Amino acid sequence: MLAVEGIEAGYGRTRILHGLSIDVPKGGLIALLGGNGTGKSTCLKVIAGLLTPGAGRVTLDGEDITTLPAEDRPGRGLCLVPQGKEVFGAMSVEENLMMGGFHRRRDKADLAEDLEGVYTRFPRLKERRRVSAGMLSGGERQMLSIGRALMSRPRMLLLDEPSAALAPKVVEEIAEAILGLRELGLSLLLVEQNVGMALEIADHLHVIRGGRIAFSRVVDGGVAPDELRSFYLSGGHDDES
Ligand SMILES: Nc1ncnc2c1ncn2[C@@H]1O[C@H](COP(=O)(O)OP(=O)(O)OP(=O)(O)O)[C@@H](O)[C@H]1O
Repeated sequence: MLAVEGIEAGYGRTRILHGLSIDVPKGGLIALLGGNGTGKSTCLKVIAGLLTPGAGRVTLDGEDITTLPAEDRPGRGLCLVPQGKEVFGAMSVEENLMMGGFHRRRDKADLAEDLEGVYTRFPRLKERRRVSAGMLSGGERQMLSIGRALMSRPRMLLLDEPSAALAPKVVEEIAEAILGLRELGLSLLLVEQNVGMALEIADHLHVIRGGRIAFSRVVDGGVAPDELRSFYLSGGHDDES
């Protein structure tokens, strides 16, 4: 579905990613883990088209989208779910959701149907549809961020640390919501710091280190938490780049 091959990227003269490659198969839930500042968000920015790589390529269903403008990617079914704190705080919940369907604005009937679909999935957003997004709790904002992405009718979602700054009980709710997306048939790339959550829901995990994938395991019975822990303790934080 999504293939990221040999990406070199960074900011100005600082290179952060050194030949990073990841595959997300159709319907797969792939977790990308790594310590602070290792380049996880940088990788998502490259895939979402917010940062142009110096080398390497990104393909979606075999089509090269490396230089496709960011705003054209949702129309191809590829959508970034930013952290909940990045919702439009001054706009209502419903206005935020409608922004997610902006590129489909000519299909008003379809948009209304999709809005109902998001409300069915997240009843709390329906209750709060007229409230400013800035007034929502952290968990509700994360649901809004996911709901906004769903309005673009994606096939592939990039989730940027959906558990960040949430209480454990709320993390469980978000994990459930992500599993629900999978049941919809979506392909998912999940960037996380929360190893426990990733182990619980992902089918494959990768750890980024030194700007490339340094550790990869199939989760289903194939990864021992101790093995992962010792990888982190041996320098999972980016001290090689
Ligand atoms: N816009 C930017 N300009 C310059 N440097 C940046 C920029 N964004 C990120 N960086 C740097 O790039 C490196 C990787 O950052 P990135 O946000 O990709 O890490 P991360 O793995 O997502 O970390 P975290 O889990 O803490 O969010 C860091 O050293 C960061 O300071």
